[in-house]
Amino acid sequence: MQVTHLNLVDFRNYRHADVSLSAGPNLVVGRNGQGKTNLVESLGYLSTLGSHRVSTDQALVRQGADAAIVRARVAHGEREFLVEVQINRSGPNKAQVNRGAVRVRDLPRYFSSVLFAPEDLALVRGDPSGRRRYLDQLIVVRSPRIAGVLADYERVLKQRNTLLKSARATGIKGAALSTLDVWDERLIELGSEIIDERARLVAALAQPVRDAYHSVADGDHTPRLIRSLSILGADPDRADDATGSGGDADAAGSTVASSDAQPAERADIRAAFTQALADIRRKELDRGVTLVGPHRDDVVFELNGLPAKGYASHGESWSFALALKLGAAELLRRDSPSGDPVLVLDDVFAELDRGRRARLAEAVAGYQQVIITAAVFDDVPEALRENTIHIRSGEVVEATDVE
Ligand SMILES: Nc1ncnc2c1ncn2[C@@H]1O[C@H](COP(=O)(O)OP(=O)(O)OP(=O)(O)O)[C@@H](O)[C@H]1O
Repeated sequence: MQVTHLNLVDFRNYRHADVSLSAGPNLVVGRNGQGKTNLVESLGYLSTLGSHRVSTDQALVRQGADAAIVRARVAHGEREFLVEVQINRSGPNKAQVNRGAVRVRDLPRYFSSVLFAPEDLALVRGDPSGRRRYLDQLIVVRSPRIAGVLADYERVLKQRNTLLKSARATGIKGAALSTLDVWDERLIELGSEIIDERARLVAALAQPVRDAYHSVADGDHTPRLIRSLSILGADPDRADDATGSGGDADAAGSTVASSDAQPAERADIRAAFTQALADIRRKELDRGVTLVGPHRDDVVFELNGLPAKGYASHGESWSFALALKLGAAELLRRDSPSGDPVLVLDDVFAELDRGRRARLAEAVAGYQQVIITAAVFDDVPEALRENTIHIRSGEVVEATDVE
């Protein structure tokens, strides 16, 4: 797929911008702080309904404005869609496709992109919550129905935690005990589906991530993705989770269930989950929080037998994070009927040496559309500079206007 035209109104530092984009590579260039990342962030928002930089929408609306609009003309082969979101400072956001109202959450069906940015280093070096988000977002893009399962799990988790908390205060017996059993059943049902979906995704990602790593990095290091499941006894004491929805542990030091020992069938996952909840009930009642389930899981990224987190060099971590995104793009491209996702590389080239720049340019050459941002034109290999868009102070300007 391809974005042929992007129109921004009051988005970040853009009062109004109209940008024509080509098939193949597009380079967005401008000095620091001019609005290059803002521009690609708007495309990321259309496909994920979120920003890769901030967790709430407020910062996306231009200071002093009440609403931002991101409008993109998207071509899937012969078909064209005008996809639009209005991000409101107060009140719910609104969405349109071909000028007709649609539910905001349906927008990603019309536009898919994979964005890699420096912030993605946190996938390798940061907390498990970022890695869970990476997996879950990809699962939802591939099977939109799972968004409902994830939302239901969060809801059940919250309610179960509320019950555990009140039981801690007053003791649990009678009706409260049977209510807990009901929540357990729902937690196991929904949680097993999430664990199963993540397992399938991790298996599907293994080869594309390996290939992507080898295409951008030197040497013969082999990256691996290993799931760490709390229901298999990854020590729940390794992190405290006051809210119940986080549970960020240090994966490098945690118990990692080897992939061979993990339950393969949904029924086996359910059985393991049921057993884990039974084993840990006393502890959960003491702590007033749910200690096992997919909200406490992790996926450990390993390089040559060592966890990347805590062991990999800066360059290796970068290559791993990039490989995770390129691998995700490759997976989407394989099974999407509407063509390749738009690949966005934000500020990547400045970090790479000449050899890696050339290898990355080669690795992305086959994508229907790639959008690259860079502060320095010469950092980007020539093959990716065909269509260059110059940005200055939140405006698209002619090359001659750039001092
Ligand atoms: N909501 C907003 N309203 C107005 N201006 C904003 C808003 N959000 C961000 N900005 C401005 O946008 C600018 C940053 O833009 P952006 O992050 O796209 O820079 P960039 O061109 O990618 O720079 P770099 O090369 O340093 O990464 C900053 O000057 C910031 O103050």
